Amino acid sequence: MNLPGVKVLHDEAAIAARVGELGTRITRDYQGKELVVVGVLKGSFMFFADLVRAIDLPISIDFLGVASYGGNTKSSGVVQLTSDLSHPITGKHVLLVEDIVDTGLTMRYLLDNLATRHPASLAVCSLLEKPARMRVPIEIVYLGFSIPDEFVVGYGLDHAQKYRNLGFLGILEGAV
Ligand SMILES: O=P(O)(O)OC[C@H]1O[C@H](OP(=O)(O)OP(=O)(O)O)[C@H](O)[C@@H]1O
Ligand code: HPA
Ligand SMILES: [Mg+2]
Repeated sequence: MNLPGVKVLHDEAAIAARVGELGTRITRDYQGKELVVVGVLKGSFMFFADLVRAIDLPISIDFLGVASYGGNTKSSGVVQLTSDLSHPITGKHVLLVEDIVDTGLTMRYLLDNLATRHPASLAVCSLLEKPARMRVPIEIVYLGFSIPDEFVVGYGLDHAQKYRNLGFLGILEGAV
């Protein structure tokens, strides 16, 4: 799909190559461990679907829903849990999968929330990070790409709920 106002940042081939590398590392690091891969909806849905297929382990999957951007390109600063995990994670190794760590507020909220449930370990895999906007430090163990201070859409990421179905990552021109 070619859209006016959206400039390609990473195309489908570049994303697939990076996702494959992340899957290989995760497969190696979690050998012999009971791993639950948790997708943060909605933004992570496409990355999550590709990533779990690149992990060669008998994993479980679960989802959390959060929202804080609404129709804006700036975080409201208030993170709302819109849906919770369907199973307990106590004693399990948990890998949280996000599309983007921007200010870091969503991830900080989720890490604090999930830590109270006493998982065996808790690590973050994010397709993107935006260092220029980071307000709270987050350790991203598995990172796809570090991106410039632009509002990005596609491959799951939205602006006002649109663009999620693009297969590539694009910059929404004029948004920042
Ligand atoms: O680091 P932050 O500044 O907190 O931003 C990152 C979060 O914002 C987006 O979610 P959003 O609230 O837009 O919900 P969505 O996943 O449904 O698009 C994105 O998917 C991350 O969850
Ligand atoms: O750059 C972004 N694009 C889409 N959603 C987002 N949520 C935080 N940052 C972004
Ligand atoms: Mg969003």
